[in-house]
Amino acid sequence: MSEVSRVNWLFIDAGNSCIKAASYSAGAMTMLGVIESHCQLSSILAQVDAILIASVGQRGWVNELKERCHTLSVPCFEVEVKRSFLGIENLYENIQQMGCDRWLAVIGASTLTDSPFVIADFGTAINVEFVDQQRNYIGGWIAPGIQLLYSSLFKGTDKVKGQLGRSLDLKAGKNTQKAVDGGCAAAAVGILTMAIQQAEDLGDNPVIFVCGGDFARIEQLTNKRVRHESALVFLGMQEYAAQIALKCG
Ligand SMILES: Nc1ncnc2c1ncn2[C@@H]1O[C@H](COP(=O)(O)OP(=O)(O)OP(=O)(O)O)[C@@H](O)[C@H]1O
Ligand SMILES: CC(C)(CO)[C@@H](O)C(=O)NCCC(=O)O
Ligand SMILES: [K+]
Repeated sequence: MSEVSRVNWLFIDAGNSCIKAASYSAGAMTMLGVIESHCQLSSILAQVDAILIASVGQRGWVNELKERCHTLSVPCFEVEVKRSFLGIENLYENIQQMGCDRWLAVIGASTLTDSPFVIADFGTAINVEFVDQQRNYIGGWIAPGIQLLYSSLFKGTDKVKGQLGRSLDLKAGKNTQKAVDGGCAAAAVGILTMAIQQAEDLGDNPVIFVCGGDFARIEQLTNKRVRHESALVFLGMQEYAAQIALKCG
């Protein structure tokens, strides 16, 4: 066993609507779910050797966590998007601009297939990533997530009102609620459909990965050929952490 596997890592995914955590040690990852309180975090911190943070939001919270780690002498690292990592070439114009959660999902997915692939992530935003046969990350799409589609629609109109349900369908709506459900479902499924269409240009037999908290709402409306991998960001963090451990070891 190498040094790498002896570290008890805490992975933090600080997003726009919530903060998620996972622990990783001896090659095994455990999902810790959404971090709701400081108290919950304190008990987790007591059990880890090092922390890896991926942040696209929650800057104040992340800075506080880094200060606490400093006080506790727990090494704390933040994910940075790289130009090249594990054989994936990143063609984003300015890598500093790219959300590290997107980059980590690409890295995570790259460990699951040698084929070209697409990732459609139905989270706060719906973001889509494209990797071609030559292992180039050629860029992607960022669109409003399902929750944002609803809230921006309600905000921008007087008479359109409703609530986001657990499962959506594409039937023609005969009332406002059902019309909104169908419209927003069509927007989300439409992005996936277009992504699958674009994937044909990436190379042979592209894999279509899907993830994100809102995927369940449209799952029954999508082709079963998509591959649901809910932990791509954390899988990417596993690879990122292994590189840090190698450098430090
Ligand atoms: N347990 C759950 N069941 C159903 N929907 C959920 C659940 N948890 C989250 N969601 C939905 O998932 C969406 C957020 O998805 P996810 O957690 O994948 O987001 P993300 O892209 O990681 O965003 P963030 O930047 O906030 O971390 C929310 O809009 C919410 O509607
Ligand atoms: C697109 C989101 C919001 C997805 O979480 C995040 O990756 C982000 O804030 N990205 C920054 C912009 C970019 O990736 O180009
Ligand atoms: K997302």
